Amino acid sequence: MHGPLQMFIRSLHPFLKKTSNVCLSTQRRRALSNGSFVRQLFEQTTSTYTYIIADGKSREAFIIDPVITTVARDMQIIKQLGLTLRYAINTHVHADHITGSGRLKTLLPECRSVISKCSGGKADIYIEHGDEIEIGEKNDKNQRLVLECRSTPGHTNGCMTFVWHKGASVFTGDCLLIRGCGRTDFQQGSADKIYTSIYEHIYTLPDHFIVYPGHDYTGQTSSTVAEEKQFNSRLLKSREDFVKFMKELKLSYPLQIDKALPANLVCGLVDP
Ligand SMILES: N[C@@H](CCC(=O)N[C@@H](CSS)C(=O)NCC(=O)O)C(=O)O
Ligand SMILES: [Fe+2]
Repeated sequence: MHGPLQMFIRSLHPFLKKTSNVCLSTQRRRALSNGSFVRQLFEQTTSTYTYIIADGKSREAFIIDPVITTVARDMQIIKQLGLTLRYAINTHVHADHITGSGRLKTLLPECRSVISKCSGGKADIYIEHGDEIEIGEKNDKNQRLVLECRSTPGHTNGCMTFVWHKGASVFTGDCLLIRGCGRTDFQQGSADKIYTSIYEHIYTLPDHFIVYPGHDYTGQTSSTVAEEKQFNSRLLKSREDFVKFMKELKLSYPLQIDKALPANLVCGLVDP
């Protein structure tokens, strides 16, 4: 791409000059040109992001971190866009809201719930580091939409991050947040572990990959690996200073924690 359009894009993201080819990497353009897409959805009470990732050709889809109170909205989008929801994935056992994955499964019998093996949560499919979850045309491996599962403990022990390589996107749950990270003061949280998870399994992705977090409390929607490496002040600290900082964070407990944790251990299948 040359000319005024490129100059315009670069003027919006000056720091991306370093990584050139940035937002329009060839792979991502190809993935999106067959109609595949990510739809980011917001739940206002707990500032939670839900993602629908759909394969353009087969119209099969994943949903990541659905919330029980917004299942009706998500169902409407799935229906309107003619999608077949194959997997409802939770990045971890949430403490702040009840997952919508159990409710979605009762409404869409072809949908199976997914969570990490070591999360302690109940699901149809248990994943581990290195597993891949796929949707799309069964007869053509190259056309499949694949999410790589990366174990990124620290916020909880069972936290997973999902990488859509062809879409140059990473879904980080409550591990890496925009200019922040998940708290580490309950659910087997560990500041030391989250620091390792981010440096080894997220910051090692290409700079232009889009970071889609599990929450945002400041009105931001997405970031990139390059941006977070440059501007995430928590992670710019030494490991020792980061651990100290997280210990002193002293956030109040999520308002819904007492009902959310037990419900999410059984896929949210209780009345909200
Ligand atoms: N006030 C919210 C809870 C906010 C909170 O604790 N967020 C978590 C992710 S949800 S488990 C977190 O890790 N925050 C990190 C941060 O730095 O804010 C509520 O009551 O729901
Ligand atoms: Fe969380």
